[in-house]
Amino acid sequence: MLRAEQLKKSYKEQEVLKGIDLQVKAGEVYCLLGANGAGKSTTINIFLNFKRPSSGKVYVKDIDVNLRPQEARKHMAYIPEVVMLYPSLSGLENLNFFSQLAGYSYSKTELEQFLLSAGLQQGAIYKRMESYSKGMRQKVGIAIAISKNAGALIMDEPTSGLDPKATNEFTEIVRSFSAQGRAVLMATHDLFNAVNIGTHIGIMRRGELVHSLKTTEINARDLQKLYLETI
Ligand SMILES: Nc1ncnc2c1ncn2[C@@H]1O[C@H](COP(=O)(O)OP(=O)(O)OP(=O)(O)O)[C@@H](O)[C@H]1O
Repeated sequence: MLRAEQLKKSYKEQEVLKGIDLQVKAGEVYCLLGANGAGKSTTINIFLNFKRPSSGKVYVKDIDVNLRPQEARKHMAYIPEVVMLYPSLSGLENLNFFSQLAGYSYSKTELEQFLLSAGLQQGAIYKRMESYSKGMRQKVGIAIAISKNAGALIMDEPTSGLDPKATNEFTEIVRSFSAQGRAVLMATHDLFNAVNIGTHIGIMRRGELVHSLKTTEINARDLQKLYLETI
């Protein structure tokens, strides 16, 4: 579903990505770890076509993101660290707006159902988003991803600032998202959550993907050890 091939990115003389190869297949959750500045966000931003690579390719469903960005965008949903939707609109109105932008026209019942399946409480659906917590805003972001029928969900530090209960709810939603055969790529500093939620883990150091492993091969304690030895 998502593939990077020999991805490189340089700013002037600084090479911040040094040939990243990674794949996220349908149903997989790939967690990208690494110290500040390792290149996680740059990798994600190239997948989203927010940044251009200096060389190498990224593909979504075999679509070259740089060559066919409009088509690639249809298959991807992005949830940034801070979900910035329209604060004066309700969760349902935001979802309606963004799903229409993606070319869909849903009934009120269908929109409600997307929000409920993303874990938003019924009572919040018609409230203005300015009153939402970060966890609630993320749920609207996930509902938008579901409504777009996106095969791939890309997230940058989704659990930062979430309390343990919200993190747990988020984990369950991402699990059900991947169980529907969708791919998830996320950058995170949360090692415990990465082992918990991920099917695969990549550890980056200074623009290189130094380790790429399955979460079935490692527990949280060993991952922490490996991480600290790596960075
Ligand atoms: N526009 C830019 N101009 C110059 N250097 C940049 C630019 N954007 C990113 N960088 C550099 O690229 C490197 C990788 O940054 P990136 O944001 O991808 O790291 P990260 O792993 O996501 O870090 P963090 O965990 O802090 O979010 C850093 O050294 C950063 O300073």
